Order: sequence, then C-alpha cells, then structure tokens
Amino acid sequence: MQTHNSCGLCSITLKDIQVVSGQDTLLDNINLQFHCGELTALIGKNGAGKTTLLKAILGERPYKGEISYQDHHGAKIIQPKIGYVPQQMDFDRSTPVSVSDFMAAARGKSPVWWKIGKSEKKQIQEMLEDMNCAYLADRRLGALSGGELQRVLLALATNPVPDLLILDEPVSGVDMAGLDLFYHRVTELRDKYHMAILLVSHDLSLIRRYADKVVLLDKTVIAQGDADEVYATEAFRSVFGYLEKEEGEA
Ligand SMILES: Nc1ncnc2c1ncn2[C@@H]1O[C@H](COP(=O)(O)OP(=O)(O)OP(=O)(O)O)[C@@H](O)[C@H]1O
Repeated sequence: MQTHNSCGLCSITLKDIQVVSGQDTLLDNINLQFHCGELTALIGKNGAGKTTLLKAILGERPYKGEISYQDHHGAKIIQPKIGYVPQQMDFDRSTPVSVSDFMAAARGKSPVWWKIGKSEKKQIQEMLEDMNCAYLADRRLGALSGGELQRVLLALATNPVPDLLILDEPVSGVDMAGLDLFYHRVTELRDKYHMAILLVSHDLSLIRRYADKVVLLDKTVIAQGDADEVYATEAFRSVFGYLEKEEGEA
C-alpha cells in the first residue's frame, strides 16, 4: 500500500445539512462531527437517507448547509482525500475485463483495452495482496462474488490512503465469515492510518463489535453515541425493535 500523504485531517463537520428533492425533504437539520481514527456507522431503516447523506458528503448530491474539514488546530482543509466504496456497481457481468485491467482503468492509468505496464501490474498485485486477494488479479471481473468485488473496490478506495473512507453497505450479499473479515480489515486500516471511516450497514451486531460511534438516521439524526447507548434508545427500538445482546458480550 502507498504511504499516507496525510493532509492532517482531524474532523469532518456537518452543519445544518438539508437535502430536498422536488417537494420531498430527504434530509433535514443534520448536525454531526466525524473524527479521524474512528469508525462511524450510519444506521436507519430503508429510505432513512443514509446513502443520500454519503452522496452529499461526496459532492454528488446538492445540499444546503456546510460540510467542512478541520486539521488538528481547527483550521479548515480544502481538499481532503476521500475514498469511496459504493453500495453497488452496475456493470455487464459478461465483460471479459480482468480485475487487473479494471483496476488499472479505475486508477486512470490505462484504458481497459491496453496491456498494463509491468510496474502498474506490480502495484495492483501489491494492492490486492494487502486485501489478501492477490489470487483475483487475473480473474474476470464479472465472475467475482459479492465479497471478492468488495475487496477489490476497497483496495482501490484505499490507494492512495484517503483521509476519509466512505463505505456504503459494502458487505451486502457477502457471507458471515466474509463480512467479519471485511470489518476486521477496515478497522485495521483505521488503526494503521488513523483515517476517518463512515460506513452504512444494516448488520447491527457487527456494528456493535467494530464501530466506535453509531448515528441513527431518520431524515435527521434521531440518536448517536456508542452502539450500546444508541441501541438502548427509544428511537432505536421504534426503528429496529429490541436487539438481543450476543452471547459472551457484557
Ligand atoms: N436521486 C434521488 N432523487 C429523489 N429521491 C431520491 C433519490 N435517491 C433517493 N431518493 C429517495 O430519498 C430517500 C432516501 O433514500 P436513501 O437511498 O438515501 O435511503 P437509505 O437510508 O440509504 O436506504 P436503504 O437502506 O434502503 O439503502 C428515499 O425515499 C429515496 O426514495
């Protein structure tokens, strides 16, 4: 993995964020702060606005309010590096493009029909090795499982190492062992590079195990805190009902 060319990001502040679409208010009065070295999980029912909020942060959705990035002295950072793993990637599953070809094209190094240069191929190999999936390099992209594709997308989103990593339901369609491995890898990245991570997920027990902070959204923030605090709120119960604690947990 390439070294972290840090811009010294410390926190991300969302102030009075509102997103409207025609007559509908999709998000309103969102005030939040995310910190480096923390994995924040965004949860909420279907349609609560989680993806919309990620899109606003990514600049893909017009919004009112302010999204700002601060360094450790409180000074504003204009262009933080943001890595993104989308909820889904629509592409023709019959495409003959290999994982390496796709990654080279996504990195902007070459069109998919060009032969990849030796040094680019080596870098891609290293990126995949970092995610324990070097064996995928020559596989056809369309033949990957959901979990394998997510690891390839995570390898891309974290090279170069971002200041903020955004993951939108990165684990849907992945088995439990794959999910656990993915979360484990994400928290390793958080600890090694001290990046801020914002993750949308529906897996409440994995969130309890791995997230530092949980934000419950229903068009606006209806609860936030650590997982146990949020899971104990009335707001959480009204959305998800009661959640049994896992065996062995305090
Ligand atoms: N481009 C769009 N234009 C108009 N409305 C949209 C658009 N994208 C999403 N919406 C609507 O905004 C609301 C929030 O959608 P969003 O995808 O952000 O929810 P979500 O919390 O991510 O849901 P899920 O858990 O099902 O993925 C929904 O009612 C959805 O229909």
